[in-house]
Amino acid sequence: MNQQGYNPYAAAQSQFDQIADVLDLDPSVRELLRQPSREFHFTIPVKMDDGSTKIFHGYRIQHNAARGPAKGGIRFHPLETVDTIRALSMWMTWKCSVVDIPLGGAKGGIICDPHNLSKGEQERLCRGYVRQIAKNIGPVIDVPAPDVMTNGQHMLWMLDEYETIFGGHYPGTITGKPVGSGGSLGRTEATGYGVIYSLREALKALDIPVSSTTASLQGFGNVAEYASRLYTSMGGKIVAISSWDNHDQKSYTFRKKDGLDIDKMVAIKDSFGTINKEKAVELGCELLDGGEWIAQDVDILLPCALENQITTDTFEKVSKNVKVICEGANGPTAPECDELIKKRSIFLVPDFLANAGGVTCSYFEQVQCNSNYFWPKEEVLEKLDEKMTSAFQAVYRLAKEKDLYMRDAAYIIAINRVAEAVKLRGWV
Ligand SMILES: NC(=O)C1=CN([C@@H]2O[C@H](COP(=O)(O)OP(=O)(O)OC[C@H]3O[C@@H](n4cnc5c(N)ncnc54)[C@H](O)[C@@H]3O)[C@@H](O)[C@H]2O)C=CC1
Ligand SMILES: O=C(O)CCC(=O)C(=O)O
Repeated sequence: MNQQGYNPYAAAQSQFDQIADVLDLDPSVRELLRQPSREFHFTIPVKMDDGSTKIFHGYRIQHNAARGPAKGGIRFHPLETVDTIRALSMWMTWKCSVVDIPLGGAKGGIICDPHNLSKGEQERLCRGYVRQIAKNIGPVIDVPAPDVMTNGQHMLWMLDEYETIFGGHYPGTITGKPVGSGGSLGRTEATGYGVIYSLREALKALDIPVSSTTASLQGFGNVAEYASRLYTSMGGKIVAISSWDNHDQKSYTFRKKDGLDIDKMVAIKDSFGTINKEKAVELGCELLDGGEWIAQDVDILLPCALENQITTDTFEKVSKNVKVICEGANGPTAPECDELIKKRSIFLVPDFLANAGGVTCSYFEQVQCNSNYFWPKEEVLEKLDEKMTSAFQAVYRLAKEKDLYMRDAAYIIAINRVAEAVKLRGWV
C-alpha cells in the first residue's frame, strides 16, 4: 500500500541503518540484515465467476529465519507493492525478536481488492496463491497468517490447499485459522489486546491512570476493534475513530466528544472495518474528514490502519495534549517524524513492540497445534499479557537506563538478538 513519494522499504532500511551505526554492526551482518534473504514473485491465474480468467500478482518475501521459521501475514490490497512487503517482512523479524519468540520474519501479499471478489473467487485466489508457493512455506520453513483484508477463512482455504498437495495434516503451516479448525482462542483479539497491554504499561510508566485518558484511533478493523474494546473496558474514553469507505473512495472520522460506544460502532461496521456513515450519524457521531483523527484533543493516538500516516505534515495537527502514541499498525510513522515526537516528549510505543500480540498468539497457536492440545482462552490471554508486558519492560528499562527513544531501544534489543543468531549459526 504505497502512497506517492513514500517508500516503506526505504523507511525500514533507514531505521535499521541508524541502529546498525549505533551498534557498530559488522559490515557483513549489516548487509545481510538490511534486505530480505529470499523473495518469491508469481502470477496467480483465477477463474472468475463470469467465465473469464484473471491473472493476479502474488508475493512472499522472507527476510530472515536465523531464530526460527519465517513468520508473517498475507495482505490483500489493490495498492500493495513489493517494497511494502519487503519492509513488512523486515519488521516481522524485529517483532518476533523483540518479544523473544523463536521465529523469523516474512510477509506476503496479493494485489487485489477483495471488496470486488465473490467468495468463490476469493477461495480460488487463496488456493492459487498456495499452489505457487507451497514448496517454500510450511511449519519448518515459513508460516503465513492473516493481515490487512485477510481472515481465518482465507487461512483455512490456504491450509486445505497445502494439505491437499502434501497429503496429510500440517496445521502448523498457517496460523490465524478459525477456532475448531486448528486456530487458537484469543488470536482474533490478540493484536488489539497486545496494543493495549503495551499502552497500559506506558501509562503506568508515566503515572497516568488509564481511566483518566481519552484516545483517537485510525482504523476500525481487527486491530482497532479489539484495542478499542479492551481500552474502553479499562475505563478509557475513545472520542474519534476513522475508517475507509470503499464506496466513496475516501476515509471519514467519526467523532463523539462524550465517548463512542464501541459495541454500537462494531454493530455498524462491515467485515472490512468500514463504518456505515448514515448509521453513525444516527448514533450521534459527527462526520469529519478522514485525516481529522490525528487532530483530536486527546491524550493518546492509536494509529491502527496504514503505514506512513504520521508524517511531518500531519504531525503539525497533533494536539499539544497528546502524551502517548501507541502504534497498532505497521510503519504508521515516517522516520523523519521521530525527531518531532522526541522533541515534544511524546511517549512512543513502537509498532513492532506494540502490535506483536498477533504473532505471539500465532506462536501459541503453533505450540498448541504441535501438541494437538488447545488451551482455554484465559490461559492464552494470560500468557500473551505476560509476554507483551515483559517485552515492554525490557525495552523500557533499556530506554530509561541509556536515555533512549523507545523505538531505538526496541531496535537495539531486536537487532542484537538476530545478529547474535546469524553469527552463532556461522552465516557471517
Ligand atoms: N491483524 C493482525 O493480526 C495484525 C495487523 N497489523 C497491522 O495493523 C494494521 C491494521 O490491520 P488489521 O486491523 O488487521 O486490518 P483490517 O483490514 O482488519 O482493517 C484495516 C482498517 O483500516 C481502515 N483504513 C484503511 N485505510 C484507511 C484510511 N485511509 N483512513 C482510515 N482508515 C483506513 C479500514 O477501514 C479498516 O477499518 C495494518 O498495518 C496491519 O499490518 C499488525 C500486527 C498484526
Ligand atoms: O500472526 C502472524 O504470524 C503475523 C501477524 C503479522 O502479519 C504482523 O504482526 O504484522
